[in-house]
Amino acid sequence: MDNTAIDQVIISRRTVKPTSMNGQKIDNTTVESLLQLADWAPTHGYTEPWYFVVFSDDKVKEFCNDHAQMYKDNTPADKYINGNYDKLKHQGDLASHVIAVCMKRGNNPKIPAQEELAAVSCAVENILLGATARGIASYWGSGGMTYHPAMHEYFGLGEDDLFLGFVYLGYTSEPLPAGRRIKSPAEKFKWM
Ligand SMILES: Cc1cc2nc3c(=O)[nH]c(=O)nc-3n(C[C@H](O)[C@H](O)[C@H](O)COP(=O)(O)O)c2cc1C
Repeated sequence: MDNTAIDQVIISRRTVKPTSMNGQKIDNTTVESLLQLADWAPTHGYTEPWYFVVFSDDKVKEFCNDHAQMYKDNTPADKYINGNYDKLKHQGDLASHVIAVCMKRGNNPKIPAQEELAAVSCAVENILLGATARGIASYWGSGGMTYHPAMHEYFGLGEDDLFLGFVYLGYTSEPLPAGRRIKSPAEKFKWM
């Protein structure tokens, strides 16, 4: 049992930027099955704090336009960069689906917010691994306006909720980037 099928999926998952995707569409039913995997993430107290907003087909373009416009509307003139606007506008051009990742805080105050964030991260990893197992490229990105209050508002999030970025899904025709880890295992794992 030293090298199971899931080990291979975990090890081979790689971040593939949307610019390296090829425009091929994923079936909505496949994306739905990834959401079902997300739903099996562990939580403390069955809070199930994930809230995923899925953009598919024309909605991907619409969202990217909105994201770029949000950047334009909320960036002071001296900080505004036209290239950033264009990048956001075209970020989804070669992706199939974009999933906005949100944490909706439950009404159980005994569960600390960091546990809710941890649970959503587990749910996202389930999506990324499920995608990898299906030959789908994925990217969890927190660029653009991710942490701006305007994005929070765009998704109708409450004061205690969090917006955690976007998962871009698609197919790629490029070889996967080589995986690398920088810190030595000894810095990250301590056996007592
Ligand atoms: C919460 C989170 C946010 C991320 N945001 C970005 C991002 O904004 N831009 C980016 O290039 N990569 C982003 N990444 C992807 C990481 O850079 C990527 O996982 C890392 O380079 C390791 O590569 P690998 O996933 O192929 O192992 C993010 C990853 C996580 C978990």
